[in-house]
Amino acid sequence: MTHPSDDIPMTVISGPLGAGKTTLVNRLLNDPGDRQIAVVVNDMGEVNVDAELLDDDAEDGIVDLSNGCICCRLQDDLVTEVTRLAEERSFDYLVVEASGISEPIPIARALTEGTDEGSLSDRFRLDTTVSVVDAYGFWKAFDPAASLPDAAPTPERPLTEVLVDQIEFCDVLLLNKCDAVPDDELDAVEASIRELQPRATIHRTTYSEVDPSAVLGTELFDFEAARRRQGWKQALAAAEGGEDGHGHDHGHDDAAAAHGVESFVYRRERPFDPHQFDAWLDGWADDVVRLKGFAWVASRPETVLGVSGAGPAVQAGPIGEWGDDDPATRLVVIGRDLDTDGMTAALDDCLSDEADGAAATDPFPRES
Ligand SMILES: Nc1nc2c(ncn2[C@@H]2O[C@H](COP(=O)(O)OP(=O)(O)OP(=O)(O)O)[C@@H](O)[C@H]2O)c(=O)[nH]1
Repeated sequence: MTHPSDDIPMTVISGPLGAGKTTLVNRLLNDPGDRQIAVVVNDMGEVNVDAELLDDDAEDGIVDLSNGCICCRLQDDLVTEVTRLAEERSFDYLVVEASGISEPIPIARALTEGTDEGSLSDRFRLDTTVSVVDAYGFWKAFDPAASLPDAAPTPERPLTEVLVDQIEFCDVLLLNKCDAVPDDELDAVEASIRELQPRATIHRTTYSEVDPSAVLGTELFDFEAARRRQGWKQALAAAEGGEDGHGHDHGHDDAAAAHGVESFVYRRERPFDPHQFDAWLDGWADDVVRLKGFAWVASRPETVLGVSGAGPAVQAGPIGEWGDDDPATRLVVIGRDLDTDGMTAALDDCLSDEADGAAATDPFPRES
């Protein structure tokens, strides 16, 4: 990719609450090399706790964006603040620490394409998106039956859609808090993350200790590659390529297989009975990491029902119309030691013989 050499590169750091993002930012500020780094911090609280936690002597050049999330209502503020910062002071690298609940794709879009408030693309270049993941928290959420060390460094927190989004969309992933997880379990955690995220460079870290060159100036950001190479999309593409319902073609089969991590694709050309499918979603197994795809329900012959879940949270709603495409169901499931036969049978039990209009009403929302 070519870019003018005077564009200021940006690194965006995402990750769930308490994963180690501020710890990473402090490291970068303390070891900037010959860079002059400015930082934008987005925190959701009344007080911008993170800005206070950042080392005092590094505070110059740190902008707070509090009381909102930059992936939604603060997108404009982000663009405005970055523009203002560039006018007020000189720096040659910008680090954005997103709030723990920020979705990474809207942030990347605001930084690359701009918002109503303007565009940064004539002076800035998104260089690297980094996700910091709490290995202990992921392990705990992912494998609740595991025997855990007594000292728990993080509160219990189930896997959330936004965490999985943060894992799926990044160029570099820090698997942090590795001190808190035994090595063999770390291998399993990394295999699971690899299944979700086949593209990113993964670094195992403790207290976010990583060479700054791993997260600054990498030139790894590539919007389309990041979107296309999400694990579930790769699994779906592999299944559509002819494998019979199972997509394993990630190039990481050995590590994944050794830890029982797999992706499974449910494909059918028949609609679901909406109420039975809804009941199946309600009873969703929380030991699955990811459920993603689309479904055909008999009550809505024109509508594509998007299905998305992470851990115990799952949702379904309209995402568009079939148009010229034949209606069909494709559901990608990523997890460990999956009961694929049981899941297939349970889903098959939800299929309907009625091709359209089986129910005048159904349990799914009408608006997307
Ligand atoms: N045991 C352990 N603790 C860590 C590690 N990295 C960070 N911590 C601690 O975890 C807590 C949260 O770290 P932060 O860097 O503030 O996390 P954050 O992602 O910025 O959190 P939010 O700003 O709340 O989203 C702090 O007490 C850190 O000292 C690690 O590798 N191991």
